[in-house]
Amino acid sequence: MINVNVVWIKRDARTHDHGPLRYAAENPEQCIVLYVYEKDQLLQPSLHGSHVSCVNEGLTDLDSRLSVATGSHVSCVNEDLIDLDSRLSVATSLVDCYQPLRTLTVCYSTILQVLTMIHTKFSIKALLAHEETGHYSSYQRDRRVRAWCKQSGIKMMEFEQSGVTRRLGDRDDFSKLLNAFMAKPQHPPILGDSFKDKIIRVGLGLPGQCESLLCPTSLTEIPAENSGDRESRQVGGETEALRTLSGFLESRGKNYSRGISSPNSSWDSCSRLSIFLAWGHISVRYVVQAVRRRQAELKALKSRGVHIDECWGRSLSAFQSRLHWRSHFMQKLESEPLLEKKDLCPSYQHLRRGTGDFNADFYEAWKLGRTGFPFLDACIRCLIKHGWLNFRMRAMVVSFATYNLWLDWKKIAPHLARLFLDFEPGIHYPQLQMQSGTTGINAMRVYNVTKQGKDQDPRGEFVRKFVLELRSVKDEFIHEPWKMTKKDMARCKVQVGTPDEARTLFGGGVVETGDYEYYPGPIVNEKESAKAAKDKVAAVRNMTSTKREAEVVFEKHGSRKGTSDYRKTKGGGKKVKVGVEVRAAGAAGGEEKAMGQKSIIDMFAGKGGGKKNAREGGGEEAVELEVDNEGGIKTWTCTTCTFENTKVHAPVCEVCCCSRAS
Ligand SMILES: Cc1cc2nc3c(=O)[nH]c(=O)nc-3n(C[C@H](O)[C@H](O)[C@H](O)COP(=O)(O)OP(=O)(O)OC[C@H]3O[C@@H](n4cnc5c(N)ncnc54)[C@H](O)[C@@H]3O)c2cc1C
Repeated sequence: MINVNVVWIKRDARTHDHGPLRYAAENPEQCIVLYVYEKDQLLQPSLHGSHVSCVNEGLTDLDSRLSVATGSHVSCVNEDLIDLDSRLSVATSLVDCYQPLRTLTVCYSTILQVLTMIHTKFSIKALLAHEETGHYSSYQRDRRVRAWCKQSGIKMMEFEQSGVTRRLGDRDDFSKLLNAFMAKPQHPPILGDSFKDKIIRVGLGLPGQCESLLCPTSLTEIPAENSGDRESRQVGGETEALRTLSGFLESRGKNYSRGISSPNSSWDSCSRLSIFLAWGHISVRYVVQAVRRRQAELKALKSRGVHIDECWGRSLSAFQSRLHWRSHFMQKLESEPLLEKKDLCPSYQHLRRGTGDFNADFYEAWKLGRTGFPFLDACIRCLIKHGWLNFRMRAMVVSFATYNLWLDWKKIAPHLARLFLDFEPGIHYPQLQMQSGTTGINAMRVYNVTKQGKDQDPRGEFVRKFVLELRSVKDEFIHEPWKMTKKDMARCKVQVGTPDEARTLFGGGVVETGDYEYYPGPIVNEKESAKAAKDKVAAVRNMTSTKREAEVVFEKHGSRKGTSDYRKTKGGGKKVKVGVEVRAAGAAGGEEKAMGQKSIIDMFAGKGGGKKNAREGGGEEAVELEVDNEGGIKTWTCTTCTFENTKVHAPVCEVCCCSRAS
């Protein structure tokens, strides 16, 4: 039987700085470059057709790079493409993703079924992949793959790519390790000629094997309403990634620092690299090292007397710190794989989850950008159309949902994930929790959307671009159209709704406005709703037990940099006992017994505790998980705190200890 290495492509379709491909290229065995549309992973509610299309673009680019002659793609690195808007068109017009594949082996199945079949036809010597910090389900899948490899005598090699450290006990050494990773030489790029003869494409016969990539609408796991594409979005793929980076470092990046806050200027001033980083079309180390080279180049030019705009220095260091944040946030999910499902600080677990807390009408209005707050609605509609928004506005969108509308972050998470073309679980969930105030270690951030609108979009350009109903409203009312008199409304032919009409609309009704445009009135009183929410969050925050829990969270997840957000309450790793107070905070019905004296460190790190990471070797490893016939994990959702429990026979919820029957 022929020995082969299998390179398993996940979020890493690229030829630069690719450890698994490089390893395969340097070893004598032939190689299968495999991508699987994984039926179990496609079930994630966070998935959107635009994600699949973007992945397809990355795979198409990789397929072509691996099959063409050496160096033919390199020229694009030097192209200066500043006009980002011109490239924001739906990919299919630019990239034909549905041509027969030349180098990649692609299947629509589960990874284990595919690997098992490959192993019957060939002898797999090594399975090569990148480490992934993804959803809990991908973490479980990776464990199953590792177990299968071990059982089958196959070497599994996982390469670092995002600067997170596995088995990191606390944050003390995080930055040191991250800096060392970023400074390491990259894996040399894979050039078609040197590698393509080594690649074998398995003949038909693998489970669900496809001749070409699959259109998202043909993946039946994705509900039809989520399988479409965005009207106009960035195109994925390594070629685009390298161009975008080049354009940013050559020109756009100069304005980064002063341009990131407004949704108008951030469009060009931000790097716009997030989609490529998220889907692995470029590596974060590649970007970090390119920035360092550019900094050195600018410094050298300056020392030779060339005038260099001083914005460059500030902008490139601000950009570098964002790249550092990327790994910082991803490390949180790496160290705490359940962060997608439960609040980092357990005291907040019951907040926004009481009876009557979830208002479905508010959720619908927020989801569609029909809240009656123009700037907020414009942000949501921008996401619906383009799949991208700058950081400040994303934070505001979450703050409005979780404070003003008092919606649970877990309820809004899947919709936002689908809207973000750059959906990255390791940034998404920690950010959602941070913006909704449930981490215990971050300052409470409540954005006033009307003020943000006036500050960041003073002339209402952004609002008019996305809330077309308001395009003829005067500047003075653009962020507060409800302040218009009847006369003002008549002048611009816009009718702004009343609360009664808003209720009609919630019921699916229509408001007759004749030849007037209709725009809803504000669905909540902005100031009052924010105040009520802040009071509720502050009440939990001020409890002694919450503060103690926050120390534990800080120990494991807090940045060691001296920012004001992170309270330096490091408690020397002491175990903190929690009991009655936490139960009272949770108002979970007074069953104090099961929570008992369990230590929070035990709860977070699992039975192993100490320096072990929950992903690897900690308590999570010790838990026996039950799986259903499809290989999915059986779970039950707690009706009190909504935590998805994986211990199927446990009589009480793992987090709030409420009885399963209640
Ligand atoms: C609730 C919420 C959810 C978010 N979800 C995601 C997500 O799923 N995927 C994602 O890539 N970003 C996410 N972000 C972070 C940020 O908004 C985006 O990274 C940024 O807007 C992407 O645009 P850019 O590449 O032009 O960013 P730039 O400002 O040019 O930054 C460069 C890179 O640094 C990283 N970065 C920037 N800001 C942050 C941050 N605050 N935290 C962590 N990393 C950062 C990203 O990888 C980004 O691509 C989220 C922010 C919030 C508030």
